[in-house]
Amino acid sequence: MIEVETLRKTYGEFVAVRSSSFEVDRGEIFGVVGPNGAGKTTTLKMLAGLIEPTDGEATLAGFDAGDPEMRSTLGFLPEESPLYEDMTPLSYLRFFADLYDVPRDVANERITDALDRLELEHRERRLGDMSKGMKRKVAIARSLVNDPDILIYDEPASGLDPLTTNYVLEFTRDLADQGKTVVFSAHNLYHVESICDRVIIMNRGDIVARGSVPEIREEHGYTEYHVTTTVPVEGAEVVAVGSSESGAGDVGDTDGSDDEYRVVVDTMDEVREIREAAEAAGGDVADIRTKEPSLEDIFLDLAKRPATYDRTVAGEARMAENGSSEETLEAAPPEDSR
Ligand SMILES: Nc1ncnc2c1ncn2[C@@H]1O[C@H](COP(=O)(O)OP(=O)(O)OP(=O)(O)O)[C@@H](O)[C@H]1O
Repeated sequence: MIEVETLRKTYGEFVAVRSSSFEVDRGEIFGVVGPNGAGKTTTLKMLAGLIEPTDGEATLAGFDAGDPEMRSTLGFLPEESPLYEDMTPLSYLRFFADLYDVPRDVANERITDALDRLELEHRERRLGDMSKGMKRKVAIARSLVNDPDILIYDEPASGLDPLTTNYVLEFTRDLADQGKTVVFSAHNLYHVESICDRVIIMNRGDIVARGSVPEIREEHGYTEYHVTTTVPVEGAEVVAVGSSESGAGDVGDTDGSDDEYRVVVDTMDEVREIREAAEAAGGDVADIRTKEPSLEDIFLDLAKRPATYDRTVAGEARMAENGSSEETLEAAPPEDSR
């Protein structure tokens, strides 16, 4: 449905998106994740045809991004969507339906349906008097007036309370279940993890990880084993204290016989060693739990890694000549150099 091939955007010397390639299937929710300045909005805007790529190409439903025909199949929700404050949701949405030449009766049905599903109340209230969550719902409804096949949502739940956020995310999931293709960016990784089929993680203009969350976890993550023992073993902390003391502390803080101890290790071999050590000390392993890293854990880990390229065009060229990034990394401008 969406094909992106070596898409690149530079602003003068600054490389905002280096060279992104990915595909999005029909009916998929595709997340674009990354820290501030990673290049998410730039990527989404290039897909929506709102900014011209410096190089590479993106096609949506067979149309080049930016092709006027493509716009009829697209719903774009910008990160910030100022609305006409004096209009009501109904007049505002009808206005946009007119821009898309949607017949009045079809538009009315579509608008009512979207607002019902979004549970928007006070449809005759001035937009300027509405809460942030209500306004966001109206902006989402606006992205649907032309019944697009593809939705590009930049931070759809940004700044919303948890209840409204949940609502917006579930609504987005419903849209994908109805066959719409959704590309969305988000900061809150729990949300990405809960609704996206696949994601790309961007950092400093580069895609640093891609796939479904389990795939990313397998490639970039690690599994931790939390092993609880009935006797102290090397590296353990007290986690449950028997009659003699209360509260957690280092081994040796307590002499209670009902105490439990926890060690966190990365491999099954280490788990085996702990079992042997516990048994040798006259105790046993009481419990073993595996802990998968969340997307947030992996994201933080990836985001901490230094860039593998200089974020300036000149720096990239120097790297290509030298085959090294070491000396040029320092030259990258700060993230907020907008
Ligand atoms: N018009 C512009 N001129 C110069 N630099 C720009 C311009 N637009 C974006 N940038 C820079 O490109 C980089 C990527 O910006 P972008 O808005 O895509 O990041 P983002 O991942 O969406 O960040 P955020 O999460 O903060 O919205 C940033 O360093 C930004 O300062």
